[in-house]
Amino acid sequence: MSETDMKLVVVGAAGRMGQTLIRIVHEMDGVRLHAAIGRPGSPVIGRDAGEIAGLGPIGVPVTDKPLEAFLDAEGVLDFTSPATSVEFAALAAQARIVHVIGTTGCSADDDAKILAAARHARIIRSGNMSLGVNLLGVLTEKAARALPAAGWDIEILEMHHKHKVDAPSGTALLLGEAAAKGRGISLAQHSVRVRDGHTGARSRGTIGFATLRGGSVVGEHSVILAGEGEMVTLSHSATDRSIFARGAIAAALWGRGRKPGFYTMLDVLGLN
Ligand SMILES: NC(=O)C1=CN([C@@H]2O[C@H](COP(=O)(O)OP(=O)(O)OC[C@H]3O[C@@H](n4cnc5c(N)ncnc54)[C@H](OP(=O)(O)O)[C@@H]3O)[C@@H](O)[C@H]2O)C=CC1
Ligand SMILES: O=C(O)C1=N[C@H](C(=O)O)C[C@H](O)C1
Repeated sequence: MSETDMKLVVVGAAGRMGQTLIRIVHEMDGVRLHAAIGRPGSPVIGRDAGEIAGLGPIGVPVTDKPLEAFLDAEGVLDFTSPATSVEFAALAAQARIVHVIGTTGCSADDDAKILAAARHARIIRSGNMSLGVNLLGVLTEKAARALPAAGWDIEILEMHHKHKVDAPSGTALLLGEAAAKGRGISLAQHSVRVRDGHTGARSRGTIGFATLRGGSVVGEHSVILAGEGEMVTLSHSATDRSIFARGAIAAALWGRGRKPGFYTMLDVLGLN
């Protein structure tokens, strides 16, 4: 451990991503686990964060006092729920620290509140923190620009584990936004998120989404560009949650010393 290590708080410590983050922060140079936060009333409060994450004791008890932890920290890694991330964004703004948000499924109202918190906090947010997916987003934008809507239909397919609560995934929406940007259209006005029954033929220029859920799948995403007699498929497979954790930590380190504002992984990775 060094004096210059960035002091990070992992919120949602008991979750799938929370446990992964605790393990990766513990093993990475340049960062230190300052605190771990659990949901008030959760049985993990008071337990050692390392034990919860399968590391053995590391001397950091899980607490339910986020503001106390944030005021003495430099960054927060947050993969929780929309309401919790909105609440923590306001606390990160109060503490003037870096807030890395991986939580998906936020409403437009949640988005507005997170953006407001970025007046004082340094917020870095993405539906997917991995390098591979962010590169896929760039490739999707290029492909959508190159292949005209008149002959090429865009469909986005995703599959995740059976516990996932939001759909389409944050990544699918990120890829949809990239495709819409390449086409110069608004995703909100052109997306087809559900098909059922007699839907009629596909409308030209729409971007379709299909969602699969099951088992322990970490994250599978494909962007399919379907033309007459040919098809281009761009895809990404996540096999280990550590890719999201490493990306989130890289984002926190990137945000250290930056001005308050709202950033994405494209800024962090220099892909913007
Ligand atoms: N952007 C990215 O790269 C990625 C994003 N995600 C997203 O991250 C989010 C979490 O995913 P995952 O880890 O699988 O989900 P989990 O349900 O496993 O974890 C969420 C955790 O947050 C905790 N939590 C909820 N409210 C609070 C609170 N007020 N204070 C402290 N902790 C709280 C929950 O506690 P409890 O269990 O007690 O309710 C739970 O432990 C999802 O939105 C998912 O889509 C996931 C992977 C990558
Ligand atoms: O809930 C998950 O697990 C994941 N969520 C993110 C999403 O909604 O895209 C990122 C990743 O695919 C895993």
